[in-house]
Amino acid sequence: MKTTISQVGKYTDQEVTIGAWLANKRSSGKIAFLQLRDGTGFIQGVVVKAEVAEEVFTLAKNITQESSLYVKGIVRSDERAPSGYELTVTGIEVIHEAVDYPITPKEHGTEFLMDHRHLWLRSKRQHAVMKVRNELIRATYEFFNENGFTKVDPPILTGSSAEGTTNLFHTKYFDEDAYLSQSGQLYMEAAAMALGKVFSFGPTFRAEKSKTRRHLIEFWMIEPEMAFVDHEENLQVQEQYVSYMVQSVLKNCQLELSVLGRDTAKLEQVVGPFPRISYDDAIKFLQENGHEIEWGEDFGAPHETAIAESFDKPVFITNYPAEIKAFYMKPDPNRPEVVLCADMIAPEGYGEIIGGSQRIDDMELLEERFKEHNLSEETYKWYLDLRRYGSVPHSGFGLGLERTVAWVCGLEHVRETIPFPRLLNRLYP
Ligand SMILES: NC(=O)C[C@H]([NH3+])C(=O)NS(=O)(=O)OC[C@H]1O[C@@H](n2cnc3c(N)ncnc32)[C@H](O)[C@@H]1O
Ligand SMILES: [Mg+2]
Repeated sequence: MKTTISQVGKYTDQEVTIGAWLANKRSSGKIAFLQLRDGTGFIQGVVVKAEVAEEVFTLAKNITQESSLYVKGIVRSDERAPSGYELTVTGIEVIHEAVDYPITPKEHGTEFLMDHRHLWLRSKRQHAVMKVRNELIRATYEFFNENGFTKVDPPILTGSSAEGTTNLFHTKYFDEDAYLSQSGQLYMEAAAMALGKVFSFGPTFRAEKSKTRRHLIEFWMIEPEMAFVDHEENLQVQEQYVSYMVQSVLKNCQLELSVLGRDTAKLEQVVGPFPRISYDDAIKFLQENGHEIEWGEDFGAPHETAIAESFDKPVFITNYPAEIKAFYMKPDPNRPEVVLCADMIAPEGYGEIIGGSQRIDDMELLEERFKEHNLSEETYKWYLDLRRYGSVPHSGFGLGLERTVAWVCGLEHVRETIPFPRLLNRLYP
C-alpha cells in the first residue's frame, strides 16, 4: 500500500511503501535508525539487521543524507514518537543518491543557510514554520469567507503609491513609469464600494533600506476594506481576526509549535478584546519610563516593545498625529490634529503587525491632502471618484503575514517566515 507519512496511522500493523528523503540517521552494528521525511511529516524507520535481507541493512548503513528513497515497512504505533508512529523497515530502494549534501546536522551560520535557503527549507524547523504560515493563511480565508467578505485581487503593477513615494520600486510599463505595489489599499477601497466587505492577500514591495529583524523588501499582506464601517468597528474586526488565526494555529499546529519550542501559554492569551492605548497616553507612558520622545514623533521598535510589555496580548495604539501618518487617514472630527487610525502591536517584542485606519470620505478634504502631499490629481482621479460618486464612511487595515508568523512561531527574524526572503542585499536564491 503506497501512502504518505501523515497518513500512516490508517495502516497500523500493515506493510506500506512511502517515498521519502533521508533527513538523518544513526546506526550501530545491529540496528539503524533512519529519520525519514516526505514533505507531509517526519517518521523514524528502524532497520534491524537480523530481520532484513543483508543488502537492505547494507543500504541502510550507507545511504547518504537527503538521498531519495522508496521505503517499505510495517507501521507500528509508538507513543514516544512525535508523530505517534514508527516504521519497522522491510525494504529500501534508492531513487537518487545525494552526495555531500551541504547542510549537515551540525550548526551552520545564518549567511550559509540563507545562501542555501532552497535546501534549508527541507529542515524540520523550516517545515514547521511553513506549516504554521499555511495555517495562518487557511484561517484567514476561513475567517473572511465566514464573515461575508469577498476576495479581491488588487494589481501588482500600479501607477500610484499609497504609503509615500520614498520606498517605491520603479519599473517601466512599456513607455510609462510604474511601481510595484506597496499596498493594495486604494484599489481595495474601490472594491469595497462595489462589494461592501473585501479582502486581499498578496505580495507587496517596499524599497526600504532597513536592515532589521522585522523588515522584508517583499512581504505578503492581508488587506481587508469595509464600507459603512468606522474606526472602532474596524478595531473589532481586527481583534476578532487575529484571535481567530492564533486560536486556529493552537488547534491545528501543536506538533509544529512543539518542534519550534514555542511557549503556547502566551498564545492562549490571544483572545479579544485587545487593550487600546491612545498615542497621547503612549507618549506619556514612555516619557515616564525614561524614553526620550516628544509628542509628534513616531515610535521606533524599542518604544513599541516597551509599550507592549505592559500587556499579555496585542495592543492597539490609536489616534496618531496626522503629521506622521498617511494622506488618506480621516482626522478625528473633535481633534483634527490626530487621525482615526491604529497600529496593532504584538506582545513579546514583535512590534507592529497591523496598520489600519478610517479613510477620508470627504472630497474637498482629500483634495486638500493631495495638495499638502504633492500628489497628482490626474494620477489619483479614479481614487477621487470614490468620493465623487456615493462616498461612504469606510475603514480597513493591512496585516503583515511574515511579522505575524514570526510572532506566532516565536522566531527571532522574519527571514525564516517566508520561503525565499528578499532582504537588503539579498536577491539569491
Ligand atoms: N490596507 C491598509 O490599511 C494597509 C496600509 N495601506 C499599509 O500599508 N499600512 S502599513 O504601511 O503600516 O503596513 C501594514 C503592515 O504591513 C507590514 N509591513 C509593512 N512594511 C513591512 C516590511 N518592510 N516588512 C515586513 N512587513 C511589513 C506590517 O505588519 C504593517 O503593520
Ligand atoms: Mg505601519
